[in-house]
Amino acid sequence: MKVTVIGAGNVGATCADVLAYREIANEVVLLDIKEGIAEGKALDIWQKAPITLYDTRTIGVTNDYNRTANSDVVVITSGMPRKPGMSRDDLIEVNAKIVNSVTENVIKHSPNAILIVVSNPLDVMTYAAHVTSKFPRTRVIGMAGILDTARYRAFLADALNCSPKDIQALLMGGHGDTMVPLPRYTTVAGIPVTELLDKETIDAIVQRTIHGGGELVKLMGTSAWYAPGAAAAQMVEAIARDQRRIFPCCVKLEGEYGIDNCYLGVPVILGKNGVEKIIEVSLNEEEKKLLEVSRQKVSEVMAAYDRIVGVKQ
Ligand SMILES: NC(=O)c1ccc[n+]([C@@H]2O[C@H](COP(=O)([O-])OP(=O)(O)OC[C@H]3O[C@@H](n4cnc5c(N)ncnc54)[C@H](O)[C@@H]3O)[C@@H](O)[C@H]2O)c1
Ligand SMILES: O=C(O)C[C@H](O)C(=O)O
Repeated sequence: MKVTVIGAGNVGATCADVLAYREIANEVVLLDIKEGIAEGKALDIWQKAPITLYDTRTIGVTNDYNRTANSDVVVITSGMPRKPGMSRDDLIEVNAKIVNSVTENVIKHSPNAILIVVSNPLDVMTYAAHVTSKFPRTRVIGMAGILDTARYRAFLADALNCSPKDIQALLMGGHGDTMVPLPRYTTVAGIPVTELLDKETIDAIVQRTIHGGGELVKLMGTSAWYAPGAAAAQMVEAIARDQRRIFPCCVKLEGEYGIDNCYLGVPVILGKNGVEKIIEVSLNEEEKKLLEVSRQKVSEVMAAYDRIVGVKQ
């Protein structure tokens, strides 16, 4: 298993580190446009191998796509992170150019790879990578749902003073203020969360989850990386080990949930072929309305992308 991580910044380097120490890949190539940064971080991760004990080779390169050839999975983290006061959508212009040029280079050298997109605005950057690569939709997958669900689960574990390991949850929709956490599909060791927490507490946790990325941007002046990097690595692991795990991931919807031609987070089975199946759960009227609001928002940003890159409608 060969994995390339594009972008050796905070998220990319964290992802490469998790891929290495969990031995998810035999070889991880870290690529960045900035001279030396990927080489340095890859060397640093490799020098940790004798301490934390792993065999994964990590190789860093400056924009040399030859070294990425025949990757099985490519994680795209290149792009600007937001600063306090910005929304993820404010990154569209700068990151669309980066994601498109990176995708063109990646597919030339790894035409059979599965692409995992991390750059923001996530849903629309997944669209950008899909349109640019012309890969089947099962091989272009956006990472956001695992992260957003992890935040939701962590906040619930705090409120319940229990292990986050016992919390299972589902969250759908776009990666932004319109995401749709689903308390009706949230359980704690099999117990519906609605049996354990009152509505007011759950509502407050849902709101904190929705604004979870912004909370960290405000604290750090840039966006998060430990949980995002680990979340992307977890997707790679499901593919590399053909685990058929069920995660919320961003994919192009073609009629599922009554939605066509929009990139949204939905539960999928992830395995060796990428998206093995999109799972359609039943939603009540309120949940359907929230998902529709999310669809409208992502579609608006997709249209903005089309205008920026001149895609014919
Ligand atoms: N989907 C999510 O849930 C999620 C979570 C966290 C961050 N993000 C997004 O991921 C992206 C990266 O975040 P970060 O914190 O790692 O930022 P960062 O600034 O630490 O790293 C980005 C890296 O990309 C590199 N880069 C820029 N253009 C490039 C190109 N053309 N080719 C190769 N490398 C290039 C930069 O040199 C930099 O090292 C941002 O867009 C951020 O918003 C998404
Ligand atoms: O919030 C951001 O800008 C980064 C990322 O999308 C996150 O949710 O942490």
